[in-house]
Amino acid sequence: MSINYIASSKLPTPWGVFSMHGFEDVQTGKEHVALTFGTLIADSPMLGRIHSECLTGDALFSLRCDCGFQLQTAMQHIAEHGQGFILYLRQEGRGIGLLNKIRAYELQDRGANTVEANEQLGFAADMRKYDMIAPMLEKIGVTQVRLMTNNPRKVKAMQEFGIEVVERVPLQVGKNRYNEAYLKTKSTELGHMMSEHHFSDDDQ
Ligand SMILES: Nc1nc2c(ncn2[C@@H]2O[C@H](COP(=O)(O)OP(=O)(O)OP(=O)(O)O)[C@@H](O)[C@H]2O)c(=O)[nH]1
Ligand SMILES: [Zn+2]
Repeated sequence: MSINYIASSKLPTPWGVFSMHGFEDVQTGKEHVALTFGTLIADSPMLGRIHSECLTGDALFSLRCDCGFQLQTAMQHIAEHGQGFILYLRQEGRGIGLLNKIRAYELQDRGANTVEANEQLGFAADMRKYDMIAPMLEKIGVTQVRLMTNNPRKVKAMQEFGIEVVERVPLQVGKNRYNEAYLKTKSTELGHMMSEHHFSDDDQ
C-alpha cells in the first residue's frame, strides 16, 4: 500500500468551511479525499466518518440507499461539533465499481437483494479494503476516533490498522420506501447494526 499526499485546499459547504486533502493510491490509481473541520488534536478522540463512494446516492440524489443522507448528516454533525474528519474513499459499489453496481441494480430491479445481486455477478457481498485509512489518518493527525457508522466491519478494519475506535456513533438516517428492503438486508445479511425503530414507518 502506497498512498501519496498531493495537496490541500478549502472546501466551503452549506455546513461550514472544511479543509480538503487529496491523496493518490499508487497501486490502484484511485484518488481519495480527506475532509477536516476545525483543529484536529492528536491523541484526543475525533468525531469522524469513513465514507465509501456512492455516485448515485452522494451526487445523484438516489433514494435506493442511505449514502447521501449519511454523508450530509456526518458533515453537519462534524461542523456542529466544531471538529472532525471524513475520509471519502473511492471504492464505489462496495468495491465493484459503478458499472457493476448498475448491473447489480438491474438484477435488484428483477428481484435479487443487494447481496444476491453481487453474488450473481461473481463478486463477494463486500469487496472493500481499508488499508488506505492508516496513512491518510496519520497525515491529518488522527489517532483516536468516535466513528459514525452502523458497520462493524469498518470498526474492526480500523482497529486492525492500529487506529483506536473509542466509540461507534450510530448514523441511521434517510430511510424511505425505496431503500427499506435494502436497509433490512444490510442489517440481516451484512451485519450492520440498525435499531428496529429504523424500520418503522414513523421515523422519516
Ligand atoms: N454492490 C453494491 N453496492 C452498493 C449497493 N448499494 C450501495 N452500494 C455501495 O455501498 C457502499 C456503502 O456501503 P453501505 O454498506 O451502504 O454502508 P457502509 O459504508 O458499509 O456502512 P455505514 O458506515 O453504516 O454507512 C457505497 O460504496 C455504495 O456505492 C448495492 O446494491 N450493490
Ligand atoms: Zn449509496
